[in-house]
Amino acid sequence: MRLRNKPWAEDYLNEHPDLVVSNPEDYKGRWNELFGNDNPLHIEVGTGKGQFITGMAKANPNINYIGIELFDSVIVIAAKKAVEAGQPENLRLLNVNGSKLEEYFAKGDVSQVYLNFSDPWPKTRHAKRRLTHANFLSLYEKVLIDNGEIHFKTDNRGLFEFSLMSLTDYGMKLKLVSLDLHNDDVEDNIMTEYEEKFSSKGQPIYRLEAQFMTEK
Ligand SMILES: C[S@@+](CC[C@H](N)C(=O)[O-])C[C@H]1O[C@@H](n2cnc3c(N)ncnc32)[C@H](O)[C@@H]1O
Repeated sequence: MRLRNKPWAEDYLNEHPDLVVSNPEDYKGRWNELFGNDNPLHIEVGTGKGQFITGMAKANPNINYIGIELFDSVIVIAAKKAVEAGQPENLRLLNVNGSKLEEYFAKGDVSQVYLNFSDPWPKTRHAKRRLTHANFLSLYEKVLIDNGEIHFKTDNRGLFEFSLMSLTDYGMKLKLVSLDLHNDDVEDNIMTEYEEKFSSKGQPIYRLEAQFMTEK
């Protein structure tokens, strides 16, 4: 199901089929054909206005990127940003629900998943909606390569603590944990729109990298 309920957004997205893929289910298991190469594919679930995914695509031409965003009114901003940035060939956008990843990606299609400033869903009864809940981790594992990774940034301490527990309970290996990304010695950090907003208010940014431990 596409959440395209704003005609102006739908029109813009339809005008850019080479950027916004309207039939992602057709590429399940063969995204390399769409990109025309066998480079690794990194996806961001909850791309928002697209600054991160466009910046990453420009900085890393040997990696393919797909930004996934639920709302057409938001992804249209990401699409405009990508066009203004010269529309990198290694970037595509999907206006779909990240909870349906399996419909669009086969096992091993994806090398890395980015989650940036995901909605925190602070109420306990909404915990299953958090993108680092075990149900979502199981979904990511189904589309990732063996020993694939999740890279996660947030300003929300509660969500970060929940995520540390959720990922380790799932059996993932934490490879990096930062409690203050912008004051750590990290190179090549590309900021998201939310990251700029929160860090400009002096809030620390939390970041982790975690790896699925695929048994052989
Ligand atoms: C708080 S915003 C952060 C946006 C961006 N990553 C940033 O850091 O600036 C979260 C975004 O995730 C999107 N989102 C939430 N749940 C999603 C899902 N299940 N599938 C796709 N996008 C989702 C929301 O629509 C929203 O645009």
